[in-house]
Amino acid sequence: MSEALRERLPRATRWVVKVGSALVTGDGQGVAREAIGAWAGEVAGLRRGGRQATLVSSGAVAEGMSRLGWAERPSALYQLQAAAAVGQMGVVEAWESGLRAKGLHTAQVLLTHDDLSNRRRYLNARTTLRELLRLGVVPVVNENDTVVTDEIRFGDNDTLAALVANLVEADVLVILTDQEGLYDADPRSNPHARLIQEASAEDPDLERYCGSSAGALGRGGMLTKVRAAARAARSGCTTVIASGREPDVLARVAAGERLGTLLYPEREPVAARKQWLASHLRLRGRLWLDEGAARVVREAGSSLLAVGVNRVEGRFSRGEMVACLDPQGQEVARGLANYSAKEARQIVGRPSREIESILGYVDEPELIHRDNMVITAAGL
Ligand SMILES: Nc1ncnc2c1ncn2[C@@H]1O[C@H](COP(=O)(O)OP(=O)(O)O)[C@@H](O)[C@H]1O
Ligand SMILES: N[C@@H](CCC(=O)OP(=O)(O)O)C(=O)O
Repeated sequence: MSEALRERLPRATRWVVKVGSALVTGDGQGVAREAIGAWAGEVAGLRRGGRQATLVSSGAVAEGMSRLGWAERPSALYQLQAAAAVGQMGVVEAWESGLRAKGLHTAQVLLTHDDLSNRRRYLNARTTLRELLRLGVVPVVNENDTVVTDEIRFGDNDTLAALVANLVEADVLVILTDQEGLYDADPRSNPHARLIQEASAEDPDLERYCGSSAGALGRGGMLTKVRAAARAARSGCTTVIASGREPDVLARVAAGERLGTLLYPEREPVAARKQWLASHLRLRGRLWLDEGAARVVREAGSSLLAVGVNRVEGRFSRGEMVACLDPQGQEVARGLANYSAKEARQIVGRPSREIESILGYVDEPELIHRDNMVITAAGL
């Protein structure tokens, strides 16, 4: 089982790589430019192998503290936010120069929890990230620490990385940290702790292995990594927790080498994601398809174009779930609409190239993209 799992990694195309604070800042000494340059080189290697890579980088608070000369992590939110605002500059600049040296463009993406729980913003964030990846840019994501308030904080970048993995539909999430992987006890306090090589991301025992503490600089510790793996697994993503100090760590993980801890999803990616879609969202409207559109959606799982829709019912916003009905009124599929009901009413029956002249803008050429659609008539 485990060999087969590792052997799948060379074929995985979409990667999210999360690098923790201690690594990014050389244990709080200041941005670890050399190490960041080396990970940038590895990301370039993934790209050369035809893969897409998104980075989630921590370190803003730690770097801000080091720049401001603070020895201890402050507890007041506004001080953490100030430190993050200072430190983010250094973190993102180091990634930018490291990636530029390898011929790659980068983009700073700062997200809040609100961006991913609000459906319209979720779709916008998703579309932008996917466009960056399509353009060959490496997004460098962090939490937008300066604007978040207590209630809406992701809290830690492991959770953020899992949400990003859900967002871009990653095949693999690599969490680089200062340990070789997940041990059956905290290796800082237990010298006999043994490395777990593979486990199901949904194995309930994993949380028991995690010590309560995080490092002095990070926030999450191992518990948030294990929970992130479970969250990523819900959209079919495999997580590897490994040491960022291991030479060529990404290349070796991508080659299928037995390195770190691999936490695998129980379900196949597509089924998992679609199940997530189907179970999470309430139906807000109905689209009546013509015969041809109903057939290609049902039989080929194609995206739904406005041209194949005759009528729009209900009130929905961009990103909300709508049902697609064939001319007999039978449900064919359901999915996330790229346009609101009001916009959809204006563009139905019209080819995608006319959307811009009708609405004055174009969000996506499809009314519902196939990735955001579950076929209900044929069953899953
Ligand atoms: N079972 C475990 N296996 C490995 N590390 C553990 C475990 N339980 C707790 N830890 C601790 O988690 C720390 C990593 O978490 P953290 O400091 O938040 O890292 P990062 O900054 O990379 O997110 C390790 O240094 C280790 O002390
Ligand atoms: N947004 C914060 C993230 C802190 C955090 O989660 O750190 P870590 O546990 O090291 O990944 C920062 O950049 O400092």
